[in-house]
Amino acid sequence: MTTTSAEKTGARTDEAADLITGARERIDALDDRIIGLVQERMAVSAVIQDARIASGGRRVNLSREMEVLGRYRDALGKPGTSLAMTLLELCRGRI
Ligand SMILES: C=C(O[C@@H]1C=C(C(=O)O)C=C[C@H]1O)C(=O)O
Repeated sequence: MTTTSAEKTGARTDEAADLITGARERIDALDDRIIGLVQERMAVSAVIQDARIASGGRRVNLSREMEVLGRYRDALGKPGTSLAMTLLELCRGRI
């Protein structure tokens, strides 16, 4: 059985369904870019961590993590802190 665009989008008119379909394509494209940026961030973070560990230091630097958390909180509010914590976990693993 086929799913209509109205069913897929939850819209009640064809006009709204078309708008939502187009906007969802933009969101998918944005998400692809965000995922790519997160992967790039993970790679750069790994370079820093590896260099610090090779020099005899620790993987994690808490004072720097506080700066990162603060930037996201200042820009995005409380959920920004959660987002930054998730990014840090992706980049340096769980602590
Ligand atoms: C990348 C670093 O190493 C670790 C990872 C961080 C990050 O991904 O932002 C921040 C601090 C460190 O715990 C760094 O010190 O800058």
